[in-house]
Amino acid sequence: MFDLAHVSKRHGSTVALDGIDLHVARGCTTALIGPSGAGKSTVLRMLVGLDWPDRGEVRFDGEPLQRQRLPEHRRRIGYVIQEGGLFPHLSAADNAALLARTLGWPRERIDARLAELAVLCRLPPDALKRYPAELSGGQRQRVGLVRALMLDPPVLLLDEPLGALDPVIRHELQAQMRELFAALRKTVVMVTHDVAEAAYLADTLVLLRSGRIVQQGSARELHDMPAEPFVREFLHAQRSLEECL
Ligand SMILES: Nc1ncnc2c1ncn2[C@@H]1O[C@H](COP(=O)(O)OP(=O)(O)OP(=O)(O)O)[C@@H](O)[C@H]1O
Repeated sequence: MFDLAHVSKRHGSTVALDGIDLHVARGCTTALIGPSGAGKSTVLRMLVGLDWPDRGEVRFDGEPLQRQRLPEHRRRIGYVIQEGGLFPHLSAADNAALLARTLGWPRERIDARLAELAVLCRLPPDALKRYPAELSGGQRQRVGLVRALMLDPPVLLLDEPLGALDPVIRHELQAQMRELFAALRKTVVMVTHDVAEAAYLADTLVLLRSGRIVQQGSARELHDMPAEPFVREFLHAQRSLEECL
């Protein structure tokens, strides 16, 4: 669904992406993993058209992204950032309905879609009436998902969607997201710092380091056939409770 061909991006003297080639398959979940500053969020921002390559090309459905067609492109993408990225002065429902209202959806259609998505994302109906500050982190994240799914886009891009949550809620939301991705068959690209979360949710893992792709494959492939010592090092960098006892 997406192709990045020889994509490079610099911010001043910092190389964010260094000539990467990446194919994102339709209907699959891809997780971008790697150390801080590796370029993961930059890849997501390129897919949504918030960042633009200095060199190379981003293609969606075989067509190069064009600046003048970005509004149309963005309507095909649900983009969720940490804590949902909600406007604090709008209720959860108003946050979620913003784009649909701009597109002139009638009120009944918006209300029906919100009710349907609240069930799908397991959000209590009264939570939609509250402001973001009156919701828990997990609920804000669910509202972010509702907002991203509002127009039923074929693509979901998630930047550290569960990063700020406590382990119990995170565990619960991981399971619900996996269910949701399987049911909706969206093309999902997510950034996570958690290798186990990536392995649990994604069909394909893409390990980045210093703006380059070190290895792309299933969790099993990265685990059993690491392309270089760094892959093993990264996969095993998270301490398990057992080794601390
Ligand atoms: N707007 C910007 N201005 C300057 N440098 C930037 C900007 N955006 C990103 N960078 C730099 O580009 C590199 C890649 O950043 P990016 O946010 O893609 O990394 P990341 O892998 O998502 O990191 P993290 O896991 O810490 O979020 C980093 O060195 C970062 O400091």
